[in-house]
Amino acid sequence: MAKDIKGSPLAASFDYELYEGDPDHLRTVVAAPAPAGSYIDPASIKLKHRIGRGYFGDVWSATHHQSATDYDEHHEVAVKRLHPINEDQVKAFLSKFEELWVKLKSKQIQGVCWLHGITVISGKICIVMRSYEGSVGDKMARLKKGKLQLPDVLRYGFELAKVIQELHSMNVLVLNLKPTNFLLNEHDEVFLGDFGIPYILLGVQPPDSDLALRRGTPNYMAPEQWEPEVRGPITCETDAWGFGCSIIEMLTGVQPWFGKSVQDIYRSVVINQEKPQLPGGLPTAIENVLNGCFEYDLRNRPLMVDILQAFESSKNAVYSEVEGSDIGGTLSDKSKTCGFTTWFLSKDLLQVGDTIRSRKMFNSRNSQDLAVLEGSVVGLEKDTDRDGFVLVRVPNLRSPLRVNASTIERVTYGLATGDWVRLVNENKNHFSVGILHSVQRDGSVTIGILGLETLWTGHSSEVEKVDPYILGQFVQLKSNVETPRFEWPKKWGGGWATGRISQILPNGCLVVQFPGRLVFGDEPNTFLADPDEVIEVSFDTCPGIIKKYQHLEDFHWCIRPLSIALSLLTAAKLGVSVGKCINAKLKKDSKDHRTKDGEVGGKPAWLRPNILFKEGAATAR
Ligand SMILES: Nc1ncnc2c1ncn2[C@@H]1O[C@H](COP(=O)(O)OP(=O)(O)OP(=O)(O)O)[C@@H](O)[C@H]1O
Repeated sequence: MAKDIKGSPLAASFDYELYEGDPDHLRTVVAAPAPAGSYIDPASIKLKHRIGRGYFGDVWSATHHQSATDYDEHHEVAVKRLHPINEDQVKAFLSKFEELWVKLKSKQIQGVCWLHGITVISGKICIVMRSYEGSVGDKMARLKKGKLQLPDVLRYGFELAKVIQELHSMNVLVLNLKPTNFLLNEHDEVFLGDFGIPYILLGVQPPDSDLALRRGTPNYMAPEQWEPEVRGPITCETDAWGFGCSIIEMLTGVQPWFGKSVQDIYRSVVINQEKPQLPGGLPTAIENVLNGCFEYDLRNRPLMVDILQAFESSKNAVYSEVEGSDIGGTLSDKSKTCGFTTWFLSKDLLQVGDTIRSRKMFNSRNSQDLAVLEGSVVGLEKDTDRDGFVLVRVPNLRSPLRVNASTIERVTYGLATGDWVRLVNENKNHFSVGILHSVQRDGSVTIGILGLETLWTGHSSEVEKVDPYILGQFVQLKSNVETPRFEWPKKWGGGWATGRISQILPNGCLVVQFPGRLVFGDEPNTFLADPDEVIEVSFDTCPGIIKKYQHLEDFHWCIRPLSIALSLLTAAKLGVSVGKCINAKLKKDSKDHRTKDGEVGGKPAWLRPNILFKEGAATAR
């Protein structure tokens, strides 16, 4: 997969280019769409010069000419001209943009870059927006060390988190959070630019294969954003990663993964599961929430509302900078309960009347200390804190139990978050087994499914529970799978190898290691697997002693040479002891049967070798 990722040079954002085309004869390649609120006549836009260039296109300074019988005006605007997309997809893009535009205008969200509309110039989609003073990225570039003061970062962070949360509540994801997309007006107020473009582009096939990866800007991309249909889904928590990266950059003046190629960033973030480093000395709430933003499993990351809370509570915090200090990862790891972060647990707060069961460890079948199969919440000590205690009534127990809320989970229509489910009506476009991300009390569910870039949404009646896969489980390809979806290694003697699940991605995609294979050098030994294509292998399911032994070989590649060595040793030892026994027996017999003059059994013990040989040969014949 990594080999498909190609670098793409990112030009400096301060490029200056004059528009050379004839603005009066702009070509519109698609038939103008049905008049829609957001569509602007391309003839009314005059591009002047380019002011920036990014992953999704370039930004131009332009004028927008508007006239009617009683007015004739020219406005200064900024135009984001996107890279070309396939002609047949332009219409789809325009209508998706129109949807977004209507949503934004109806909600009148403050804090997003003001959009005038959209048009198509020379075959390229152009988003026409208000012209701002510049971006946070520009401001940082002007500063000596390239970094902002904590109060500014906290103020920008708070304002941005507020607007991103509003967009999330409308099911709009940003997916391209970074300082150059945070625009500033003349009063140093921050506005979110470029929102929604990567989200609208999801599923749109670009003509250039290099553009296939433009689901964000590599330095700011969450692990699932690189291959959403394989390692996804992309959710609101994907923006938490980009937000965290932007805050770090504003604080340190250094872009995350600075100086690394796209390929190297992919390896660091996706394969090696590394996290950007936080600077030391931050207010605790900010440090905690930023650590949470870099959880590999998106379900363990905070929501924008958590981020907002942390920034609000730290508004007046004092920053004691500790250069080069590294606290990355430690806090969030400590704050985990059985593999779940507090951010995960706070996404679903219990209510009186909820049906519950003991929470299993993350990706495991084991419950924590107490196994309550079913109970109902009859009282809450604190309803806002996942660390609080709740009173649970359990069948056959007279008094309610007092349990920690983090050790139990809500069950609605027989389903709980994290359950493995199958869609009852199979869909040809994607696979049908996945992991439940949420089940609401009204029965609506969201599911992460391999092959889907975003969450599947539906009703609990459309899904059924299936056996879960767990970490450490051995799996094999099903016998009817001839060409697996992902590469699957073979054993030495042919036949598919058996592997062990080392990680389960939020869409149910399995990361499988093959400890039974001996690999050399850089040869990969970890592969992805579609949960629908594999079955569990265990000693219980292996029929017969030979199959059981073969399964033993899956545990480590050295089992086979070791068992061969052992059997040779045993055989050799057996041979020696059998030899010794025979010798001893022969000696004993010879003693018993020895007669006078050295005769054995009536034969002379000193027969010449050639005579013995002849006898042996005669016997053999
Ligand atoms: N509406 C605007 N008004 C004024 N300047 C803008 C506006 N939008 C963008 N810019 C300028 O253009 C620069 C580059 O913006 P652009 O969005 O093209 O770059 P990027 O964010 O690096 O890339 P991309 O968003 O394509 O990934 C910004 O840093 C800012 O200086």
